[in-house]
Amino acid sequence: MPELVFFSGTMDCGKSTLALQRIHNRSARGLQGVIFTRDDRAGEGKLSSRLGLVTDAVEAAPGMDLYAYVVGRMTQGDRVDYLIVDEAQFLASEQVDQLARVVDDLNLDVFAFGITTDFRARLFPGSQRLIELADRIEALQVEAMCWCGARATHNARTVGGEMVVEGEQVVVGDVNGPAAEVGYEVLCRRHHRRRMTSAAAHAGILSPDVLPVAPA
Ligand SMILES: Nc1ncnc2c1ncn2[C@@H]1O[C@H](COP(=O)(O)OP(=O)(O)O)[C@@H](O)[C@H]1O
Ligand SMILES: Cc1cn([C@H]2C[C@H](O)[C@@H](COP(=O)(O)O)O2)c(=O)[nH]c1=O
Repeated sequence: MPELVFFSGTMDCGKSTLALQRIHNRSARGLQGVIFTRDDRAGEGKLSSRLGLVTDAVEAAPGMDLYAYVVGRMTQGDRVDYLIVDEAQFLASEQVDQLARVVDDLNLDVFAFGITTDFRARLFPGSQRLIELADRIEALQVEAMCWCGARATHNARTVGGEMVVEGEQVVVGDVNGPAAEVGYEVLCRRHHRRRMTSAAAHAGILSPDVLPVAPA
C-alpha cells in the first residue's frame, strides 16, 4: 500500500541527506520521482544537504496545487513513481491534503521531510497537517544533540547571538551561522525553555527558572 510518510525532526538531523539517499537508491533501480522543496538554503528549486550533495527540485510555491502538478506531469507522459517533499514544514495545510490525495488517488508513495516545530516550539502549519494525515511519522535515527549532550528536540533562533522567542515564523537560515545575523541552534527542551544556548551556557548565564523557588 502506498503511504504518506513524514520524516520529522529538528534542524540539522539529516532529513535532506536521507531524502537524497532515498532518491539515489530509487534512481539506481530505475524509479523516477517528483522532487519538491520549498525555500531551501541553496536557493529556489534546490534540495541540498549539509554533507554537500544537492539536486534539482520543483519549488512548491505558495498556492501551487501539488496534486494537479503531478497529474499534469503524468498526463504529458512523464514517469512518476514516488514523491519526495523537503522543507515540508513550509507547505500550506491544503498542500499537504493534496499530497494525501496523491497517495490515495494516484497510488504513489509520498515521503515528506521537515522540522516539526518553529523557534517558539509551535507546530508549522505543514507539519501540523502532516501529523494529522500521515500514515507514518518517522523520527530520524541520527539525532541532533544539544550542547549539554542530551538529544536535541527543539530549534532555537538567535539574532545577534541572543535567543529570541518573537518574530516571523519563517526566516530561512542555518545552524552555526554568523552570530551577527539570524541563526539557529538545536537544543533539548530543558535548555530551550531556559533559553540557554551554547553561547549563554558558556557565558555562565543562569535562567531565572533554574531553581523553581517562589519569591519570598
Ligand atoms: N562535516 C561533516 N561530517 C560528517 N557529517 C556531517 C558533516 N556536516 C554535516 N554532517 C551531518 O549532516 C547532518 C545534517 O544533514 P542535513 O541533511 O543537512 O540536515 P537537515 O536536512 O535535517 O537539516 C548533521 O546532523 C550531520 O550528521
Ligand atoms: C526553527 C525555524 C527554522 N526555520 C527555517 C530555517 C531553515 O531555513 C529551515 C530548516 O531547514 P533544515 O534543513 O531543517 O535545517 O527552516 C524557520 O523559518 N523558522 C523557524 O522557526
